[in-house]
Amino acid sequence: MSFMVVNLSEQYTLLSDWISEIRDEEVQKDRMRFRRNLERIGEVAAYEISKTLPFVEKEVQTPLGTANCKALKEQPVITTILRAGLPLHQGLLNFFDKADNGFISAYRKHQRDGSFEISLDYVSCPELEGRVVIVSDPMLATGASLVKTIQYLREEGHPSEIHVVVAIACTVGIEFVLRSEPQCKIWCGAIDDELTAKGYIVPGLGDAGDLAYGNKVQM
Ligand SMILES: O=P(O)(O)OC[C@H]1O[C@H](OP(=O)(O)OP(=O)(O)O)[C@H](O)[C@@H]1O
Ligand SMILES: O=c1cc[nH]c(=O)[nH]1
Ligand SMILES: [Mg+2]
Repeated sequence: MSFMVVNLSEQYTLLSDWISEIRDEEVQKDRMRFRRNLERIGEVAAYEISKTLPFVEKEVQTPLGTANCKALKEQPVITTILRAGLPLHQGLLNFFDKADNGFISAYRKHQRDGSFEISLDYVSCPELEGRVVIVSDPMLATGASLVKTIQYLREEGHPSEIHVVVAIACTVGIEFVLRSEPQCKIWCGAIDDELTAKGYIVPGLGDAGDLAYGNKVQM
């Protein structure tokens, strides 16, 4: 896999434990734990991404003297894809707590024959020109939702860097995103090899949006 892809569960860390919980159909019955685990994955991803961002030196006055400190040079814009992206987004925001935020509704609009297309209906974003943008979505399956979203953000906003944070990615989806958007960097909680004909990741975890928020009716 290219250096533009980071698999955060390659090492033995707590994150791997949270990934195993979000996959586990028994643990999934606890929706609050499912959302909180996605949030924790977002927190770890934020910390890892922060290592790649520019920092400035600054002097901070303490009650006892002056400390030489490092501070994030610029705040990123964190954006997420509704609705399943919300817990991951909250995790990123817990750590990038001064970030600006964007919300995008890119979802699978299903047809009667089982096929689907990506519908991008609603975008609420701050100015993105020259800024670091982090896009989160727990599932990178075919990659169609992310590609549509990134294309929109890049063409409308001209960000300087784009980072993608996902909990579980599928190999073909990663390849599709990097073919369409070769400049972005993808941070994954885990990577699976298989995709069903209906575009579900195997073993994956099922439908992240439903597991976090309950079933929805198809419109
Ligand atoms: O890589 P892709 O093939 O585009 O699939 C991934 C998308 O599918 C899911 O959203 P879904 O349409 O289930 O919407 P939801 O968040 O409302 O559940 C998921 O959260 C991604 O946005
Ligand atoms: O496996 C998948 C694929 C898309 N969306 C999900 O929630 N899960
Ligand atoms: Mg869903």
